[in-house]
Amino acid sequence: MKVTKIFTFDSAHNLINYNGKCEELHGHTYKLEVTVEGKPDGEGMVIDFVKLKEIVNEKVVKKLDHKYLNEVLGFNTTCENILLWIWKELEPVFKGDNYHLYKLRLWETPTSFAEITEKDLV
Ligand SMILES: Nc1nc2c(c(=O)[nH]1)N=C([C@H](O)[C@H](O)COP(=O)(O)OP(=O)(O)OP(=O)(O)O)CN2
Ligand SMILES: [Zn+2]
Repeated sequence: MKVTKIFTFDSAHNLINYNGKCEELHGHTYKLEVTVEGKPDGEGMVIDFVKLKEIVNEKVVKKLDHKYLNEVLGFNTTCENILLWIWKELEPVFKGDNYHLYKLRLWETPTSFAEITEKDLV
């Protein structure tokens, strides 16, 4: 079974070596969907949504919200690269006895998103 929680954070960035409007400093309200897969435990939960929220806020949202992403991350801040960074932050901490990180989806605008699952990284 899969459970998903949704987060938002507001960040500034600009693309490097890019010929277009996104080379200029601008901001997005990013939307992050975090999906964890596993078997419901004795209490009927794959993972407690409260615990999921605490982990993602600590490992991702606090580090990126109201920040200049180029400075925090130190690489070209495409949606794809940000998503890879988030996966590396979260994958090690979502390793429970009965669950693991399954999928992330990062919306950069209401019409553009990148998505990654464990299968993309093998
Ligand atoms: N593959 C990628 N392409 C682009 C990225 C990216 O991260 N990966 N990023 C950008 C820019 O950062 C830009 O902010 C997003 O561009 P765009 O989708 O054109 O944004 P709009 O707000 O204009 O979206 P509309 O919904 O189409 O109005 C560019 N490309
Ligand atoms: Zn952008």
